[in-house]
Amino acid sequence: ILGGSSAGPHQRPYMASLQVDGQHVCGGLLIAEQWVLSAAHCMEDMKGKAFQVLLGAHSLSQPEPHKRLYAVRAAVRHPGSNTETNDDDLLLLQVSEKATLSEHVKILPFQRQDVDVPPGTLCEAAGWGFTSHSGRKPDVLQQVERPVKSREECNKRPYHDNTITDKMLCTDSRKKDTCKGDSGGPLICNGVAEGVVTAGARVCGNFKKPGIYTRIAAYVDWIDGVMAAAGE
Ligand SMILES: CC(C)CC(=O)Nc1cccc(-c2cccc(CN)c2)c1
Repeated sequence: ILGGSSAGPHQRPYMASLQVDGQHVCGGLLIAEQWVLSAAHCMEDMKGKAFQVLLGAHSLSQPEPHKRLYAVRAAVRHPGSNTETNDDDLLLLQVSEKATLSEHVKILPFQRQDVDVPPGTLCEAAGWGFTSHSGRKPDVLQQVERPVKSREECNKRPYHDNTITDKMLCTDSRKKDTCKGDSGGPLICNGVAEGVVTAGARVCGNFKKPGIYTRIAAYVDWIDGVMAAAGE
């Protein structure tokens, strides 16, 4: 997160950190007791290694009573996701057992009505991604408020030039923005998860490349279907 601030401890108890060899790779959000929603691109960094899901964390390094690392029982990428585009950039992770919910670990409701968030709406992104262009990594969860940019505007040059589909949304990226390591985290508008961070143009804080998010409401049937089909 560029240009943001530290979240209050456990102020965002739905936040997940996807980790490989104990290192934060991507964000995620807890959408059911045993399921975390993230971004398909995050799997690219895994290089086939096993990864784990950290819940209940504020600091990545400090011991905290409610922090718990879960193994991943199943990782389901959206069938439309690929390395070339930001399309269908969603990943569902079934953790090894139902998360113990508490004041520090909570499910975040997501938008089920497939209606665009009005341009100008102030939303919040959160994550443990880079806080500077030089790649500084934060220890505690960061957050930033960003206004939604209309798809019409976002699809113009010099912005994203007609690559933003109706299953994506944009936020202004001038100075304050998501960045590497924030992929997979939530965009929250009025207390409801509306988007999942995608890497987009893989640049940060440049007004010419607004932040791109996958619109969760456009994938409700897929999300419900995967969770329903999976066993225990
Ligand atoms: C396999 C992937 C994890 C690699 C990756 O994501 N790289 C990368 C590099 C630079 C910026 C970003 C990035 C992320 C989230 C939001 C944004 C843009 N606001 C950029 C992402």
